[in-house]
Amino acid sequence: MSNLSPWTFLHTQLHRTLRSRRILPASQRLLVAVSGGQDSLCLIQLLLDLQPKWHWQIAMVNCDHRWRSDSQANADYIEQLANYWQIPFYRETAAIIPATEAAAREWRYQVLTEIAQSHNYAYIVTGHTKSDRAETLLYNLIRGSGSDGLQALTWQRPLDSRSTNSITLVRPLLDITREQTGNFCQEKALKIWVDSTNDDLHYARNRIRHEVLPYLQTHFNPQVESHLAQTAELLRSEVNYLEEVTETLFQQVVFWENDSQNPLKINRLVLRQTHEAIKRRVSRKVLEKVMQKSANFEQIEKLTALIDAPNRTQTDPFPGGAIAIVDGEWIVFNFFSE
Ligand SMILES: Nc1ncnc2c1ncn2[C@@H]1O[C@H](COP(=O)(O)OP(=O)(O)OP(=O)(O)O)[C@@H](O)[C@H]1O
Repeated sequence: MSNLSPWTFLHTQLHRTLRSRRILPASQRLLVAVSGGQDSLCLIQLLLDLQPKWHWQIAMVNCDHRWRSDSQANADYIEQLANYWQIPFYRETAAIIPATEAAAREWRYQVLTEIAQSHNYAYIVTGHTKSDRAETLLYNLIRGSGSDGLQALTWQRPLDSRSTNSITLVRPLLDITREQTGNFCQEKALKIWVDSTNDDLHYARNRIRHEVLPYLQTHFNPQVESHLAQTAELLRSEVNYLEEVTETLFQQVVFWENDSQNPLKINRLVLRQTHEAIKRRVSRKVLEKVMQKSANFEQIEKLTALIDAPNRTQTDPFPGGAIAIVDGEWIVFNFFSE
């Protein structure tokens, strides 16, 4: 293992991805999230090797959820690597062990964002791969997620957009498979910290990784991982386009002063001329405003049905107490306390 490692195909691939996608501009301060697994170790080594070309200032961060008895030793190991590479290292240990995977993730992103904010890093970089993308797409498909969930893991997304110093989460390895990161670490003699929970089949994600995808590869298509990741990529641009159209229409048809004298109203005559997919998206956006949380399939269908319904048709109360009523060319929301 050395500070800079010899150039490989993965270096070229990442360099090209960064040039064409412009997701990690030159000379920026990068906070690289390192778990000690093969993906994030491959990521940090590649970024360090590319650093002389891009002039970034690179730091590493590890979040210890305290889920495993060796988690502290894991964090110590990553700290040793950071010392060896002579780059800044941040570590945070959970005060209370998070009860679920979702709670662990939420805590982790909160910690990452806080560290990035207080130390002035504009980019948080993670080692999500093409394989993670394929698994996430399958997982979300099974859970009944619409196309928004199937675009699964985007190249970048804003974290904490409320803050003035906005921080972007970047996933530069989405073109690279787990097999490639594993081979890379082996070639570079990078010692991987094996996460024993990755093999625990109680977690749905692990079952998809260890059983469903290998089954699909063997019996349906050896390229299934790449095909699923490509589908996610295509859906990403389609979803972006649909969202742009929805946003423009939303501004034209939805009127809301956010006070009790002027209830939210939607011009259904304009909406009638648009495609079913956009009607649903506008309805979903309206309901998210009205209910202050995500809308489910039935709620979106109920509101969308009012676009063509007879005058005075109304819905049952939505969570939060609002009822939507057809009033001529308008759909009007009346708020009643539950
Ligand atoms: N404990 C950790 N400390 C720092 N970074 C981490 C940690 N766990 C995961 N990461 C970062 O997140 C990436 C994805 O890891 P993993 O697939 O285990 O997380 P996940 O919870 O499934 O992902 P998501 O962030 O999409 O919820 C890693 O490559 C690494 O960059």
